[in-house]
Amino acid sequence: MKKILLMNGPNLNMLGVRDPALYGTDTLAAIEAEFAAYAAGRGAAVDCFQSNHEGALIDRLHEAHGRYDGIVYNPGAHTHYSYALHDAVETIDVPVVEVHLTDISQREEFRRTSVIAPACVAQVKGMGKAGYLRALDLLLDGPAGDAGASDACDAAPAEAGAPEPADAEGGAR
Ligand SMILES: O=C1C[C@@](O)(C(=O)O)C[C@@H](O)[C@@H]1O
Repeated sequence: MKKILLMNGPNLNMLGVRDPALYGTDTLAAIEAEFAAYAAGRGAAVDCFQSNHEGALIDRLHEAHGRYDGIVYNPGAHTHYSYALHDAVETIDVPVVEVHLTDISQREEFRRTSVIAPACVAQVKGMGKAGYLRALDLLLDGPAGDAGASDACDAAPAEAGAPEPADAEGGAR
């Protein structure tokens, strides 16, 4: 059975409370449960980890080395500045797909850059919570198994996503 780690960074423990119009009404616990159930249906086991602390996230990535088949990771605001997390993702032998609930390319200037994405195999953005499931599909199937994200596992991280967070399935490039 494949082993997948679902990781979420700072402030994502506040999903459900934090700007629901932008991030949705689901709690992180609900998203994790849905993700684990979806993964189980696909024959994969899931561990979940969330932290608001950069060092704890780095430690968890290091611990994942050699122990997981893939990581689905929403780095939250660390996305935009944490070279330490970039380096941790780059260091380990586990493929990481970066996920964002929102379409960071359509938001404030400071959100448009991901310093972590270059170390990831793909980036999924703007699909709301469905983006986590798409990221899992990309890890399990590669791009060929995921219509609509056909270039998502190129050597350079590619992007998959729809403009509206609430639009779970439509509009993926
Ligand atoms: O915390 C978050 C959430 C986020 O990663 C997203 O899922 O859309 C986007 C980030 O810019 C933000 O800081």
